[in-house]
Amino acid sequence: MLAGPFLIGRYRRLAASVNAAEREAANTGAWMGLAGAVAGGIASTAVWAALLWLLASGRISLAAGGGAVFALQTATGSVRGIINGGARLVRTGWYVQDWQNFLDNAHGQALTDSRGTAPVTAAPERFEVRDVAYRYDGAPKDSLSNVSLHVRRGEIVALVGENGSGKTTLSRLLCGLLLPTEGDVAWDNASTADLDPWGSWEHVALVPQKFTYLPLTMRDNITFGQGDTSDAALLAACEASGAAEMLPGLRSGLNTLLTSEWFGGQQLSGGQWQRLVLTRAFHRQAALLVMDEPTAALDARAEHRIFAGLRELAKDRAVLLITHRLTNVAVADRIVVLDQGRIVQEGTYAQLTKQPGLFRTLWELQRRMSGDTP
Ligand SMILES: Nc1ncnc2c1ncn2[C@@H]1O[C@H](COP(=O)(O)OP(=O)(O)OP(=O)(O)O)[C@@H](O)[C@H]1O
Repeated sequence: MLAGPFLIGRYRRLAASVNAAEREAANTGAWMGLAGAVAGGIASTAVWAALLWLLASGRISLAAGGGAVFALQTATGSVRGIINGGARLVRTGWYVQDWQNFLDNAHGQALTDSRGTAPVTAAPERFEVRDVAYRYDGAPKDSLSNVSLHVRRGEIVALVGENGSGKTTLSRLLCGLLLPTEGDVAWDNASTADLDPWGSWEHVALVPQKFTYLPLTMRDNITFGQGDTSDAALLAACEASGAAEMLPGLRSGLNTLLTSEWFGGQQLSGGQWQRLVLTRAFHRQAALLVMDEPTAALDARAEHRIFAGLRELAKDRAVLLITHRLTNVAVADRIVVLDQGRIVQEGTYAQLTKQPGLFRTLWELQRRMSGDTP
């Protein structure tokens, strides 16, 4: 089945259930209205009959009867007003409750871990994860167990492993985006739990696996959250990422708006966006550079440029590289292999390609697929 008919079918099913719920609510409302009207009618008839009987039997005077009619009409209007007001209040209460639920949910998305306030006064030299375990909220099991790893400035550490083995989670812990459930993450011996998170993140540049497309100019997209900067620094970062090659094709160079929905804007391809995201990370002079699948959308030449330039970038940065392309990790000083949330191997490329283990198994598979081995 094609996606169009599938979505229309799904929409029809949902619309039918919404319609059924609305019909039921309208029915219930109509029956309740009818019951109220009947009860109200019986009560009014009884009151008016009683009044007439009192008048007819001379138990009350005509003046008192007129006063009673006036009082009844006023009271009926007031009671109707009170009932309608009450119903409106209940309906508004439901909306307010929905809004409150939305706000509570939004609040739940914010940083909820208890965080410290200690400032990070100098760019850290060493980033370390010590015996950590991590379990996501509501998850049935730990995503990481007993993991220890360190990376210092000037060093490239590669993190490899199969899907779901915990690489991204570990990188988030190292950046201080998450705090461990057990164990500690330390930047120069200061625990990330004690550090002011916003101050810490100034020292981190992250190339995430999934990146956001910002409908801003190329310049703003690169310097996003980094303040004003010189064109020379911007262009150097563009050179390192390969984004410089895109500039001649952009109508207003760095000032081109990167969305085709607005006048004068231009849209980038997936790989061009990835170059831009790399530029943003390279441009930030951060002590820790984390790259999570940084070349997944790049062509071969662009990918080669990134890995060939990585050593230069790592001169003054600690680099954590996550990738599934195992030949690329030859550039790393150390390779850490994760399997189901645990470190199962650690070593250099030369060591891991020789010794039996998960790394060599995956590496051989990739080589076979690319026709490097018979
Ligand atoms: N936000 C989350 N909430 C709950 N569980 C999560 C969340 N993110 C990841 N996980 C779980 O944690 C485990 C590790 O996920 P992680 O994204 O760290 O793996 P990965 O090695 O980076 O995978 P991949 O190679 O596919 O990117 C997985 O079992 C995943 O289901």
